[in-house]
Amino acid sequence: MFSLSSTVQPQVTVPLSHLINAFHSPKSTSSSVSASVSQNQHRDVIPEHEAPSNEPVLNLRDLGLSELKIGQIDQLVDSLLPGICKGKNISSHWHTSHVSAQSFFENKYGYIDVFSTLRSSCLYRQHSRTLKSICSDLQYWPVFIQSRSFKTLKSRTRRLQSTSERLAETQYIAPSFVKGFLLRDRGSDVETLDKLMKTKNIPEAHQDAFKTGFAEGFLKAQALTQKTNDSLRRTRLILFVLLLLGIYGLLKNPFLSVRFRTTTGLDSAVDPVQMKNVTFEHVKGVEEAKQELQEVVEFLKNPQKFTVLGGKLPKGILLVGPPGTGKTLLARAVAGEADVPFYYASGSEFDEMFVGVGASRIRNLFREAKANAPCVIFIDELDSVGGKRIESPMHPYSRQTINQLLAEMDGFKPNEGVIIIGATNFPEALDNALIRPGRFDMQVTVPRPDVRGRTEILKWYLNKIKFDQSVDPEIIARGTVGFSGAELENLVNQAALKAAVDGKEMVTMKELEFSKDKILMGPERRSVEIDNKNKTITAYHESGHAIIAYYTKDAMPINKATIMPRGPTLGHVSLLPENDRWNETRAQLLAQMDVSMGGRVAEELIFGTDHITTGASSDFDNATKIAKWMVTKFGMSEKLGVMTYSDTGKLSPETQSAIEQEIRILLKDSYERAKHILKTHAKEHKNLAEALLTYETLDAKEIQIVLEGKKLELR
Ligand SMILES: Nc1ncnc2c1ncn2[C@@H]1O[C@H](COP(=O)(O)OP(=O)(O)OP(=O)(O)O)[C@@H](O)[C@H]1O
Ligand SMILES: [Zn+2]
Repeated sequence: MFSLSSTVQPQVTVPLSHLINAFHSPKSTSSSVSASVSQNQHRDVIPEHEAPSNEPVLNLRDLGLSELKIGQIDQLVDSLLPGICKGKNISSHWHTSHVSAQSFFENKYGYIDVFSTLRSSCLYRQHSRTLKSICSDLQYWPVFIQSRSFKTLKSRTRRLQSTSERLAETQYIAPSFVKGFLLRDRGSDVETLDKLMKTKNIPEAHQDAFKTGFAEGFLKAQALTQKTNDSLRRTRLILFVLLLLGIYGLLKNPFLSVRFRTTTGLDSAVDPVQMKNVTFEHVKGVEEAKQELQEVVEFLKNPQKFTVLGGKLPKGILLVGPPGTGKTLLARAVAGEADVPFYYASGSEFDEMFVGVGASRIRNLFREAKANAPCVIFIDELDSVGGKRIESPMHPYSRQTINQLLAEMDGFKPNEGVIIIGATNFPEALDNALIRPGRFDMQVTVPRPDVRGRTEILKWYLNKIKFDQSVDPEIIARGTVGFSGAELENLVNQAALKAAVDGKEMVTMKELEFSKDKILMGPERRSVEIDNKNKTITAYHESGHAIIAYYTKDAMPINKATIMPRGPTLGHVSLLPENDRWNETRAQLLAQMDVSMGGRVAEELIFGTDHITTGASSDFDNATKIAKWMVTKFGMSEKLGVMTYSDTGKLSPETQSAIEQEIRILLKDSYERAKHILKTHAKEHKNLAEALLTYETLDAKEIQIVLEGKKLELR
């Protein structure tokens, strides 16, 4: 039993048992089969069978097929009635008509008239009644064998061909396979088949049919093998494509590709990046550095212009500055402004434990860059590859790497269009050979931004978030002396996070101040339970500092006072210089000392000498440091004159004691001045301390309100 594929319509199934029964007992089979379909039949066909009541019963032995197994019978039946297929119900029947010749029928309808084939076989002639009855039953079912070629001759070969074509069409077998089968020399096959028939004692009359069945069984097996091979080939192809995609993805993923490179060591980070989106606009507060680099941009844009004039540009530019000041950003901006490829490499990448790996990476990097000139090579952390050649067991091959770098830098002409930008935090750590002319011979300093630079950087990053109009970037800039660009970026980001956590829609000054303090002094310690007594002491101590600052002419303006513990402190008062102070006057230094003294003076005045605390130690450190510098560095002591005393340990004991005495006098005077101010403003001091106990934190305006004796609005 088999089924035709869906290309053959409609699909019908004849259970094999019916056919076997038909061979065994045509009578019962024919009646049962016809019964199952008779209701649907249009009787416009001429039933060809007669009641087989007195027919001799035919079985497999009679057919000479007694030795065939069930499977073989299946095949035989299949071959005889190849159009019969599986189906759920019989939806229509075959409208037959008398046909003049089978070949005519086939040509006209495109499929074989199985019954004519059967009728014309010798088997039919011998057992005409039995087969007649099968045929008459079967002819009500549509049994099609697809066969589209033109035929005029009916022969075994033809039949084989038509069958093979059927298989080719219905099971999508490659026609080439069928052709191969047909063209094959079948002599030996036929011989074996003849031998087989002899051994099986198959009567001559049945041999024709038997052979056909045999051949078709063979074809079917072949088709199956072909199908399996096809699907195997398809699976292999899919796997191969997947493998290729996997490898491609592996190489494209930057993280994986970096790992890949690192582990193979064959290839350095030689993928250039186009930096169109980074320009000098993105780097704020380093105007001088930008101006110096402008000419490098011009050179990269138009190298010929420089060559014509005979001008020589440095091959290497060294960006020197503290971490986070925007050295990498500047180098990217150079490439972006000139619109040339940017090759990034970090010095530590070249620092390898294995011989030659670092050197080969440098070689690769330069080879790639030269091929893509004009371009920029940026080597971050240059000191880790070009540091002084310390022979250390940790960096056994650093020498080789430096030498390779030197050789590469010497190896290309100045106007070749490759600019190497190195960055370092420690220029003094670099190998002298690297910074001589012809290598990194131009140094550009990238300092920490000044107050104007900080304001610009803050504005730049504030514009990327939602902030309230009341935010004044300048105030934050003034309170962030020494912050780098990266730290300011972080400050704005932290403020945005804080606002989000607090459920605010915009970043206000409060969040910016909060994140500034967090960066400067560590996170708030809200969880710390401070008893009222200590809180009160802290409030008076901090108010003491604030009062001195407020009433001393040369002191910096107050920014804020708080008794919120943060990091190691219990509270603090922050002052804001109007500008970055490049120079400080004697009066300003004395004022700073007085403000420092304010804390302890307040404790003493309010709680008595016995209750002073350890809280003033850092204030004294600060005041002592200023006094010492005034005496030993700034020539601000009348007694010791305009002279510096660098190594006080090596000085004569007299000088040492004279210095000590001067410092002590300065500190004592400062303490007394502070005491005077606090005594004079005892009322304001008390008010401010109480306001701090109520509100914990007061900003400059609020402090002013309290000190003017006005009432603070409840927040
Ligand atoms: N002047 C600046 N203007 C704008 N953004 C800046 C500036 N300086 C630093 N930043 C920000 O900080 C980030 C880090 O800066 P960058 O990596 O360029 O510093 P660097 O000097 O190369 O630091 P390092 O020495 O640690 O490599 C930058 O990507 C940028 O977002
Ligand atoms: Zn203090």
